[in-house]
Amino acid sequence: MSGPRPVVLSGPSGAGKSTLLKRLLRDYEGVFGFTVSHTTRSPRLGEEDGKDYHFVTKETMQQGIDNGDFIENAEFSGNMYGTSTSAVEDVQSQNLICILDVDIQGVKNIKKTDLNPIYVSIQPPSMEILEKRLRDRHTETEESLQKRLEAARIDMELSKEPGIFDVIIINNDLDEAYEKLKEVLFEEITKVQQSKKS
Ligand SMILES: Nc1ncnc2c1ncn2[C@@H]1O[C@H](COP(=O)(O)OP(=O)(O)OP(=O)(O)O)[C@@H](O)[C@H]1O
Ligand SMILES: Nc1nc2c(ncn2[C@@H]2O[C@H](COP(=O)(O)O)[C@@H](O)[C@H]2O)c(=O)[nH]1
Repeated sequence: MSGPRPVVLSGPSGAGKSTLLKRLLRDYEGVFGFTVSHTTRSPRLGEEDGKDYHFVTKETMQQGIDNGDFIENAEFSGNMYGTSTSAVEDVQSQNLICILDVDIQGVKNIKKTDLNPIYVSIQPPSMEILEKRLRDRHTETEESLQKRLEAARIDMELSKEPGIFDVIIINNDLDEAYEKLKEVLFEEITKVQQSKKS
């Protein structure tokens, strides 16, 4: 049996990607594995190094990029982010569905690789709701919030490009968005569950 297809979750900052993927990881233990990205941004309250991200300096990140350690990398809102080959291999070697949480540049760069994931865009119902979610999350300064909103406008425009995503989910009601996401991933989830039984 070939391994399950990875899943790329993208969409504007604050749309609800982490909330949805954390639910998947909680509800489907032993089915999904999160690819822990590298970033140069500072950890938020409660974030753990090696679990949420590998928090690194710009120098370390640049060295990794120069060494060819990343399948994709991008600058987002003044910080560097990237998915390492080893993060993907770690998950795939356990025959789990690899979930990647990347911005739109990451999506475009992953399309140049042979990863062959299912591309899912999580979109907010409106810019106003997105802004409220980001403000209520209390993770941003006014300056970084404005940068994220600007990136969100670009993301929302680019995501309309035909063929870029396999599915676009509007995350208005969280439970409904989660049900839709599970439907989209049903075939891959079943594949992993069956392989665990045999
Ligand atoms: N459907 C929803 N209704 C109301 N609030 C939501 C919904 N989905 C997510 N949220 C809240 O919105 C905020 C942003 O969600 P989350 O952190 O999951 O977004 P994200 O897309 O992962 O953002 P980032 O890309 O910055 O990591 C969180 O505080 C989360 O609890
Ligand atoms: N291209 C990549 N984008 C990534 C990666 N990891 C996260 N992200 C995206 O960055 C923004 C901001 O994330 P935050 O945790 O600072 O809020 C968000 O859109 C993520 O999807 C990555 O490895 N590569």
